[in-house]
Amino acid sequence: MTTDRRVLVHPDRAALAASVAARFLTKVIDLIEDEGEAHIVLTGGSVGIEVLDAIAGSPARNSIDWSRVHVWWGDERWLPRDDDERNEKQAREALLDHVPVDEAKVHPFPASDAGLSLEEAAAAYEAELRAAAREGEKHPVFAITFLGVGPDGHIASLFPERDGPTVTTIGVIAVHDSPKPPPERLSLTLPLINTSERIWLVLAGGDKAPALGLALAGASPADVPVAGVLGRKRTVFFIDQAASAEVPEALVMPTSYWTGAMDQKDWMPGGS
Ligand SMILES: O=C(O)[C@H](O)[C@@H](O)[C@H](O)[C@H](O)COP(=O)(O)O
Repeated sequence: MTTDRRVLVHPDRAALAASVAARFLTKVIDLIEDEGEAHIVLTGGSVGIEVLDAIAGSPARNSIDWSRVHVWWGDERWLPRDDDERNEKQAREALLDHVPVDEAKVHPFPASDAGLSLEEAAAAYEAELRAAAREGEKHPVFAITFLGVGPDGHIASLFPERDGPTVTTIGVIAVHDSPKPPPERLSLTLPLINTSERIWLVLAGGDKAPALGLALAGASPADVPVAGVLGRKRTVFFIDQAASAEVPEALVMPTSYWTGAMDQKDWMPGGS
């Protein structure tokens, strides 16, 4: 088992999304076979949704027993339930409406028209996590957590120069000052995100290269929140060529991986 971070470079966004989708389907089939279920955390953002589109478009999507998949979100925009900009709505349109998930195992954040304050909504989600946890635990074991990354290095709704990235005492926070609209959001905190067994970051575009380079070079999570991300078993950055401009060579996995010439176990000691 290794907790170091790996970078997989793909020619473009489409190849990135297809590669992550294929890996996701394979991994979730194994997880359900081995553990009977899988708790997955989805992300908002264009690349995260493109990955869900690619999963939905895969002929292998029906190889998963979706009734055993629990779906959570890493963050949510504080908008009415049916707003097109909600991460939940975009995830449902891209994937969840096209596969037989058990709705009781789909856990969206509360919406702004649910009658709760932002703080009450954060507390409610923390309670929902606790209710889904094993005896004595505070939250489920997240098998795979997806994260998009912003040009400023934000992940979920944890932004530089805001309090979010340094919150360590709770798992879910209310955000009132997001520089990315809308300003009000809900987010998991880094300590909770980092309880994930696997964290798969999906980012594309040259505008992400500086933040990614800083994060991999050891920047502070307060300055570059993605620098604070570390899964318990795996942390993999799935990126396109444009986002790789400032990635240390030693962290880039051989391109032969994404041409399929390498078996997964060859590039990730102990598999993924
Ligand atoms: O609610 C959100 O906006 C996301 O959760 C956010 O963290 C997103 O993942 C990044 O901003 C990357 O977005 P792109 O993939 O569109 O660059």
